[in-house]
Amino acid sequence: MKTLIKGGRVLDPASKTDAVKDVLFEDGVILKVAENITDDAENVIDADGMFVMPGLIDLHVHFREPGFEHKETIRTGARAAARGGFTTVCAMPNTKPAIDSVEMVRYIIDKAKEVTDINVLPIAAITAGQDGEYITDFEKLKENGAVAVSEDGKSVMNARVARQAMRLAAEVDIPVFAHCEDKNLVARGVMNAGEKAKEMGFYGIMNAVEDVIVARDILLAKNTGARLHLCHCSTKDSVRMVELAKKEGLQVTAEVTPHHFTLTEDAITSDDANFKMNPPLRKQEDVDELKEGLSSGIMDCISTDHAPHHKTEKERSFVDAPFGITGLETSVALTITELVDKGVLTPLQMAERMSYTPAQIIKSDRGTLLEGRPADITIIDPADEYVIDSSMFASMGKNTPFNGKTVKGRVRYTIAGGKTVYSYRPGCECIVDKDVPKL
Ligand SMILES: NC(=O)N[C@@H](CC(=O)O)C(=O)O
Ligand SMILES: [Zn+2]
Ligand SMILES: [Zn+2]
Repeated sequence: MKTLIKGGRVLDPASKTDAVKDVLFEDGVILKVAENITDDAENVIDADGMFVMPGLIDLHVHFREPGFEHKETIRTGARAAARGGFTTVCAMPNTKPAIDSVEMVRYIIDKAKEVTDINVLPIAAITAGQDGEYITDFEKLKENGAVAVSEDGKSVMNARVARQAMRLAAEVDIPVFAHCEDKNLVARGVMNAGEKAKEMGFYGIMNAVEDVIVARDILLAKNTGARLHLCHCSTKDSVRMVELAKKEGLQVTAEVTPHHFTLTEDAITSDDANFKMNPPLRKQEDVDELKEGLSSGIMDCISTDHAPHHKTEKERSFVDAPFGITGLETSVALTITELVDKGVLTPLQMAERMSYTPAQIIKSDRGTLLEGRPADITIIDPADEYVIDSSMFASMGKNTPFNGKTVKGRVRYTIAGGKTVYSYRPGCECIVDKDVPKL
């Protein structure tokens, strides 16, 4: 069956396309992108006034399966991804057990194939059980489908182990996704260190907690030739160090989350754990630098760090609740509201930061609308204004600081491998699961 997307603003960084065009696809493959395509198509989507982008790619999500299915499953996480416009997500290994073996990598891949049409790609642990000691078999993990290795949730604190891991990762050319947090320096901190933390009566997390590991890991990447991707950068000095690393020609990339470019610590006005995440919300000067970095391209991509937790866990006090917020279903709107509408990113740069560049980082052939590539397409209405309602989330995690926020930018269609996995029109929202039989 042929599908024709008519008259949308096609944004394809690979070909530097930003123009009103039509997109034709069939059998999960893009056939043609051109003006006024006249081919007969069984299915026509009117995309007038919409952004038509390569399917969004999120390099950093937590789907909690196996082990924490009360927070999220691969199935519910994939539904949230579809609703958020994502056709590919990379799942972090901090599950129980951790994704530290070929069996577990296969488990994620097989389970994802069973429950969703979007691509759920596993990231494997750097060390067995994420215990920081015994390095996993990167070659086998990569052969079996792991797209990166990461200890996300914590840093590999032993520099000797971290260096050895980067050396081995360089050897098999798998990227290292680094969560940068000095365990000793963070102590018992729960929010950004400073006046605000004092006022709230909470222990603080200094910028240095992140910065010292960013510095160490960049130096270790230089030492080993590893491809290093810095997760959820939150400080101004992280941006400066990434800039320096790039100037030196190192293979260093970095991501920023929507919450870190949208909010500062000042958003925390009560003991509400929906504002508790790692790294914490920082100061305006950090946010400004992160935005500047996204605009210039020093910061390569936007990742959500989708970290769902159960309602009862997030109802605890700021001190006791777990770190993390959900992100898949608010990322597009926050990016349009905070970056595109404010002139920080052009729509084409948005497609670059949310799809094309993430694809490059994991060496995927997706992230583009070039002819012959998989028909992963996201259609967004950039003008639709609405209020975020977390009760509508497909994710099991309703833990967001953005509930009730007025935003602009709504996902209208998510098409993965030629199949519409999500569609929206006023009054009618539809997520199509893999295993729902056709009526
Ligand atoms: N970001 C968070 O606050 N939490 C993440 C772990 C992580 O990304 O470091 C989680 O798994 O809940
Ligand atoms: Zn992390
Ligand atoms: Zn994470």
